Amino acid sequence: MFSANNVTCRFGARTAVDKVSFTLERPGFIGIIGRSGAGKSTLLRMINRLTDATSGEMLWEGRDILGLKGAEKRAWQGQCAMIFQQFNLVPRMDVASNVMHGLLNRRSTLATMFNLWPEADITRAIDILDRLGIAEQAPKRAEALSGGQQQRVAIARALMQDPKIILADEPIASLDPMNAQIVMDALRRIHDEDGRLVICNLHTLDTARRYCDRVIGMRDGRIVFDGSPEQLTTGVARDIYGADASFSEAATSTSIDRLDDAYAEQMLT
Ligand SMILES: Nc1ncnc2c1ncn2[C@@H]1O[C@H](COP(=O)(O)OP(=O)(O)OP(=O)(O)O)[C@@H](O)[C@H]1O
Repeated sequence: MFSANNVTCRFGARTAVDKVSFTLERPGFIGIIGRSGAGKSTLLRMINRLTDATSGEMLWEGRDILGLKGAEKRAWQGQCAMIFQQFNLVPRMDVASNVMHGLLNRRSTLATMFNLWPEADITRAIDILDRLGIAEQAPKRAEALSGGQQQRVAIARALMQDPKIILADEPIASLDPMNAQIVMDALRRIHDEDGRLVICNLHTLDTARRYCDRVIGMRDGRIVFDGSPEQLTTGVARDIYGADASFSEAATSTSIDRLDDAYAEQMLT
């Protein structure tokens, strides 16, 4: 259903993504891991055409999405919703309107300017918020919500588009462990219940192992691992992160216990 073939992205002399190839036969829950600068964000941004690839092809159901232009490109972007680390909500706008902004591409500018939402859209937005356990927050300003709640609003906005693919770029990097778990549970449920493909950039190994069906490891723009969570051993992780023998898994963990362990380890050495 999806394949990337020798996809490269260069920014001047820097190669952010270097001849990346992988194939997805069915809509899975895919994690992309790697240290900062490995090319994870650039890869996601090329999939939904926020960043142009320098060369290569990406096929979705046989069609090269890298060549799409104008209305076809916008239609594709409607099919793959993006979720960001910093939520990207309109802070002073109410939660329900933020969710309905997921439909922006499909509405007239005038209707958007006057905040005129059809009843059916409002009902749908509330239903989606309800599914994510935050329907009672609908009238509040987005800025009044906790980080975890704001990220769920961002997921609701993505779902409003009814996308085939959800691209999540470090969706839990700004959250505490408890909220991180709530957000990852929500993403996993969306995949399980709706059958949407989820591709999620993660910086913690334990999260990748716990939630993903398949993990892709990137280093210096290249794919250096592509396998199941079980195959993601400490040795493999060390290669992906380019670390030496002192590499501590705990340092890439979201769990409070593991972070405490890492801290204790540091204090002892
Ligand atoms: N718009 C840009 N212009 C120039 N260089 C860029 C641009 N975007 C990314 N890069 C560079 O490309 C490389 C890959 O960046 P990218 O953000 O994709 O990595 P990442 O794995 O997502 O890291 P992080 O987790 O820190 O975001 C980095 O060296 C980065 O500096």
